[in-house]
Amino acid sequence: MTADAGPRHTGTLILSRHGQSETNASNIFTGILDPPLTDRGICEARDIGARLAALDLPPIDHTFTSPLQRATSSLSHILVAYSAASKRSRPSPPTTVTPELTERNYGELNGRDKSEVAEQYGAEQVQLWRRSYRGVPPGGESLEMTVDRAWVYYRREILPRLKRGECVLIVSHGNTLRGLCMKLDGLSEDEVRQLQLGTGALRVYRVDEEGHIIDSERFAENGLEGGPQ
Ligand SMILES: O=C(O)[C@@H](CO)OP(=O)(O)O
Repeated sequence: MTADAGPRHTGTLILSRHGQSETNASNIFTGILDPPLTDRGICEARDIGARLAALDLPPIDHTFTSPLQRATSSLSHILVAYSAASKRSRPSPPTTVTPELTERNYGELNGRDKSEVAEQYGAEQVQLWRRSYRGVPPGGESLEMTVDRAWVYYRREILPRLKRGECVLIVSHGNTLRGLCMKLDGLSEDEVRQLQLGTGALRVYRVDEEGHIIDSERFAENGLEGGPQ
């Protein structure tokens, strides 16, 4: 046996975007609005739960989500499907609901039709607000502002758990998760422009005892909202 076995896997971080919401389905900027899941969104969340049960992962110790119902409701469906598909029965893990993991505030765009906004401001400007790191939609948050709060929270509340060896599930939102993935994967501002996480997207990171990422797996990344729209 070699002396250097490489970094030791300690914690497991699972990131999932919520299932499709009613405004996702209607091509409306959702941001801080609080629509329910569609039937399709419920199916996407159940699929995540079943997939998690099929993966060779440690039991989930703790879950984190945002206060918006598309996230909390997705988490409930994920856990029910996960428990139903798991070979061993496990108690449901505790959940922390925190505003730091809520979706980016789209400001004046919240609730507006994406195509109408593109007609008003031009497709290029709107794409910059939606996908660039620093673009600030009128009255809203840039990706940079969104990830600032989410990353501080991650480092303070979630990373210590991973270093202790816990398996943590975060159910959050498209842009909040893009920001977290940018930090976790060390993406540049140009690279994060290309990153789009569809509804029901799932990533699993293995973390070493110092909190560094060892590797990751990606599933259903280009779900319903995977393409440009
Ligand atoms: O409407 C939103 O809040 C987000 C996610 O659906 O939209 P976008 O795809 O522009 O990030």
